[in-house]
Amino acid sequence: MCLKLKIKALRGDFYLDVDLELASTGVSALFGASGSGKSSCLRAIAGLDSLPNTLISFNQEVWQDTQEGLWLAPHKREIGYVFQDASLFPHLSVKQNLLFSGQLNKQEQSEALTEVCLLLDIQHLINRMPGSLSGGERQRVAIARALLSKPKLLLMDEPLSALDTKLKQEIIPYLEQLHQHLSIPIVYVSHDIDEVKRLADTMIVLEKGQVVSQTSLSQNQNIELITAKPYLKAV
Ligand SMILES: Nc1ncnc2c1ncn2[C@@H]1O[C@H](COP(=O)(O)OP(=O)(O)OP(=O)(O)O)[C@@H](O)[C@H]1O
Repeated sequence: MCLKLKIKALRGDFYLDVDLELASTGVSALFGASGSGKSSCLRAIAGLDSLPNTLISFNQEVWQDTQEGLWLAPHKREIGYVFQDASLFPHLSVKQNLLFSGQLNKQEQSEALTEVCLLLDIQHLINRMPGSLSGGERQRVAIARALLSKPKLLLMDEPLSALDTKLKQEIIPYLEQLHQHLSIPIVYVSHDIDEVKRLADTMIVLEKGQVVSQTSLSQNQNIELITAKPYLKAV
């Protein structure tokens, strides 16, 4: 059971050439300098972009196979997606934002809401409007919203990059909690090595559209060595 991603696609003058198998548990971090292709991979997994020469499957279900003309629409992939910017609806309360997708019945909704609010410590914010929240609070609500769709896979695209250092430190423990409590796999895009060290089980380094290494961090393998490599100096 895993996420398989095979892409050989030209986007403008950028060539994305990846062949990856990501674990079906834990956090896999896509790490690399700006423009190395991290978001392109994530968007392809989510089905937000349809690239040529692509094969994507998750736990044996094919999401895209360009050779066979197969394409599963994004909403059928059962994915939760957290973007850099929390993207909450400004005219809806936190609770209305959380329940917006409306995929669960009333009973499930109420249980799931209590569960994610506890996990991300946002119970006290439920009646507030997004405009009155701090950046870290907004991002916690966005993560909770993604979880409420009961995804089988959580994709996070630099969820902390819009936050200042203090807010980052405030939210990282919640992400560590997610890691411990969720049974679903998380693909986490970041160009911050400290974030990756704290949160990821596996680090995939991308450089100029190619995978240069895939390392298990759970046994504290050589991360210093990897990050010391010259190609990461620019990150
Ligand atoms: N729709 C597109 N058409 C053409 N080129 C694109 C398109 N989207 C992205 N690219 C190019 O693909 C390359 C990789 O972009 P991508 O956003 O995947 O990188 P990234 O590693 O996520 O960067 P960052 O950390 O800055 O977000 C970049 O050179 C970008 O300009």
